[in-house]
Amino acid sequence: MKQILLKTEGISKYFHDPQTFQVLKSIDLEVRRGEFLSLVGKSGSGKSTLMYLLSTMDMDFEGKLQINNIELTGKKPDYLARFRNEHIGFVFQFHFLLPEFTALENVMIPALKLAKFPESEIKKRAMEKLDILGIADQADKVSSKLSGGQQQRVAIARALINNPLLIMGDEPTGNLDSVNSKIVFDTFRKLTQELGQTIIAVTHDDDFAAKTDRIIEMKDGRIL
Ligand SMILES: Nc1ncnc2c1ncn2[C@@H]1O[C@H](COP(=O)(O)OP(=O)(O)OP(=O)(O)O)[C@@H](O)[C@H]1O
Repeated sequence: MKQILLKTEGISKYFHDPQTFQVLKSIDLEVRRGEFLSLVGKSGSGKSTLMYLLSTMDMDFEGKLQINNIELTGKKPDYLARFRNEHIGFVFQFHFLLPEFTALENVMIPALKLAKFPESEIKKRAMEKLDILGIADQADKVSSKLSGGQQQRVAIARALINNPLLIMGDEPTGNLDSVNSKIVFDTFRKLTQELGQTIIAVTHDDDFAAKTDRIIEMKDGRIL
């Protein structure tokens, strides 16, 4: 049985605008290393809110969150920002690549920010990530000149650059046609199978969700 990477205990969250409203209701969740999990549910069920909490971007909740056996509740914002940069990779619906920079430069950016390695080493690692994603031949192309599917693969390579414990996807195929959606799904599948990467993806794409290891369905702030 694989090790637990992420664990929540009784997470509840309230919004107070305009009235007090409980958006998450006692969420208990365990995610194992290497799991590829989708988070589904109707609009307003609380998926994005939960994703923000799980990725430590919003720590204003009741309950507990552990990642990699580290208790994150109560940690200071600086600690959390560093933790997030080092250990969590994000893939969004829109790739948010810097259009005038090359694919390679875009992938290098999160590692340059963390500054744990010299630039030459970061460049080497970024090339390895592009290679895993099958787009090493596009490394020197300006990102605005890549196709939508290639851009999303560059965004995934960028999410991988610091060897994160966890990749969080927020509608990672939401802006892609079926061909490119399949490429992104297959890429995620390869990462979980071959690298043991853990991935949690919020999605409205039923075909995508059906192929993941586990579907977590939310309704009215609870996991069904
Ligand atoms: N900052 C906020 N203040 C008040 N209410 C909020 C806030 N953010 C979200 N909500 C409400 O919380 C509920 C859950 O929102 P959330 O964005 O998590 O849903 P979702 O399942 O991700 O929806 P979608 O699929 O449309 O993205 C919704 O009713 C939403 O209106």
